[in-house]
Amino acid sequence: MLKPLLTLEQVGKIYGGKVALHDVNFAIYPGEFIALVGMSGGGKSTILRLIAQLEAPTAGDIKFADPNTTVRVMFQNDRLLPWMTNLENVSFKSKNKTQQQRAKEMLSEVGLADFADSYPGQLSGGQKQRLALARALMAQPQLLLLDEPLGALDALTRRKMQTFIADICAKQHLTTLLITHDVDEAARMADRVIVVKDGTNVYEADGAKNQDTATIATVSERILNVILHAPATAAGVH
Ligand SMILES: Nc1ncnc2c1ncn2[C@@H]1O[C@H](COP(=O)(O)OP(=O)(O)OP(=O)(O)O)[C@@H](O)[C@H]1O
Repeated sequence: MLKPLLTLEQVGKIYGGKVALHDVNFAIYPGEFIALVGMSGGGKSTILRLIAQLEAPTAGDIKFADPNTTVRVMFQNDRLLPWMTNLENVSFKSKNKTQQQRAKEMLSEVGLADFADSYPGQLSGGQKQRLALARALMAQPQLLLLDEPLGALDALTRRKMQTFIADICAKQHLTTLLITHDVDEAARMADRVIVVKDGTNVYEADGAKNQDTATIATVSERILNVILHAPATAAGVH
């Protein structure tokens, strides 16, 4: 059996006496696309911040098989630098020839080769998110964390970007964790969907990546039912 890239064991997080997470247990395997889904305030973003090591857990362990695993986060707010060209946003103005070449390749990969010398302010919302993706991919991460990356997009662009991101991650065999409150998005993009409710993981199911619309709808409906009706104490129930 494949070794997990990352394992969360009995992970908890308390903020000033308030329990944000408790008893979070799951593993992420190399090459998987996982979606964490659930209602607002359930703890999804906190899990992401702990995995990204932006914060430390107050209980339990987050174990990487390789402590040198490169992790990158792409946020909803694209965090692009408006005074740098699109290419510079990806290369971080590196003078290194290999890095410059790679930045160009990443821009091509996300379909923005013709926009290298223009600025983020001249891009549409979907294009900005593609640029942010190129920047995240530049570091050749082994784990890509996506924190509601498509939340600010209109419905049509969002749908296109779902396929776009899922395809790039699959092509690069990139292990990916997506945070979303959009159940359809989770089902559509992920190999595996984990429901987070009241601070813990209560359920997981196969996603419906690359499947037909009817299957995506069936999977979404089942997950939605769990989000609405699962008892929050059912940690790890499958
Ligand atoms: N820095 C913080 N200080 C205090 N409480 C926090 C902090 N960050 C998160 N929380 C609390 O932890 C709980 C989980 O929040 P979190 O942002 O992880 O949920 P979420 O599922 O990502 O929600 P959303 O979808 O709205 O982003 C919430 O009750 C929130 O108020």
